[in-house]
Amino acid sequence: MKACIYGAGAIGGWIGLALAQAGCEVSLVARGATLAALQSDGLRLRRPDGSVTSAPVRASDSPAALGVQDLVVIAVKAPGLPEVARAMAPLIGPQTVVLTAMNGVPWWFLDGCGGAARGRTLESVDPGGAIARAIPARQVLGSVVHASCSVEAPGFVKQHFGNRLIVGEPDGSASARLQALAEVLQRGGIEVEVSTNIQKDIWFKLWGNLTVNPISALTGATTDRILDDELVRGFVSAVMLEAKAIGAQLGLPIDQQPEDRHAVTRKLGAFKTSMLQDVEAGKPVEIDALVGAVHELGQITNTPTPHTGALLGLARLMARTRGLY
Ligand SMILES: NC(=O)C1=CN([C@@H]2O[C@H](COP(=O)(O)OP(=O)(O)OC[C@H]3O[C@@H](n4cnc5c(N)ncnc54)[C@H](OP(=O)(O)O)[C@@H]3O)[C@@H](O)[C@H]2O)C=CC1
Ligand SMILES: CC(C)(CO)C(=O)C(=O)O
Repeated sequence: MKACIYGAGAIGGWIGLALAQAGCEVSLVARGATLAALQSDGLRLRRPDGSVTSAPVRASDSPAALGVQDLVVIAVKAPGLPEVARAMAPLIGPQTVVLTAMNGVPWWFLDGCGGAARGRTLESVDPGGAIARAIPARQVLGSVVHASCSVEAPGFVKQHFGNRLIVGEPDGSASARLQALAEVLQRGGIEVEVSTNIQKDIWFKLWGNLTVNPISALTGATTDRILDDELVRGFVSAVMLEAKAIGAQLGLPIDQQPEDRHAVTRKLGAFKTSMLQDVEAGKPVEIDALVGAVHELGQITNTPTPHTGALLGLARLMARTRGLY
């Protein structure tokens, strides 16, 4: 299988290494120091136990040089997606599967939805529908990443904890291509779960980071301190209840209560969210995919979202004043 990773960072490196371990011919679209490191040293991954695995890979800053692929994994931070969508055409043939491995609501989220969401697109994540036009909807598979990784050095990823990926067809079917992808990822050492409702899994993960990520970015606080403050925890719960109500309207029910999820977040300890890390590094933040999309889905489903709106407004303003949005 010819597999290309677009976005050779933490998650792209983790998935790319697994695909290489499974015997795929792996290439990566990368740039700058990452491109140079991949070309000279290959792709490297430090496992949670400290051991290092590496694989020779092909790397280029030109999708045209890599050509049509069987699988393309998109693993960039959400603000980078419009540029990637514009550039990735040379990688996509009629049979290419495109797997999104990103947090938040993807542009194809409403494909196949009924009710008020039928046929709607999400302006917050795909303004003007440019991404949907660039990447054929019938070729997309979704995923939810349950792994924590970071970039130790260009082309060298550190896997901290978690090794799980949920994958699914947007229409919930158990297609042959989905089974084939699950099998190859599993062979590469990732624990794979095949979902019959990937939108529900995406929504459930988002239920946890929709709040703590922007609040940490606004306040500089780690997740433990966010939950220790009764007023802030109450606000977090209020946003989560709005998202739970939206999910119910979209056929994506959440069985838990906010306090159940807080207990899970607590287990992370003094965790610095990815959005806080991005703010500290001066990188664009994933506000639209994590918060803007939820706010827009509230409007589409006629669900009141006063708390989500306040969070979106504040996070956006903070990011704008820092030039990160
Ligand atoms: N890291 C984690 O533990 C987890 C991350 N996620 C999600 O996974 C997604 C990816 O995150 P993560 O891997 O951490 O992000 P990283 O920032 O580590 O990696 C993104 C990579 O994409 C590259 N990139 C962006 N735009 C382009 C472009 N136009 N051409 C070439 N390369 C490009 C970046 O290059 P450059 O450095 O040059 O900008 C970078 O190497 C996000 O949605 C994140 O929220 C989900 C769960 C856990
Ligand atoms: C905080 C965490 C780990 C889960 O809610 C997360 O998703 C992130 O840092 O992006």
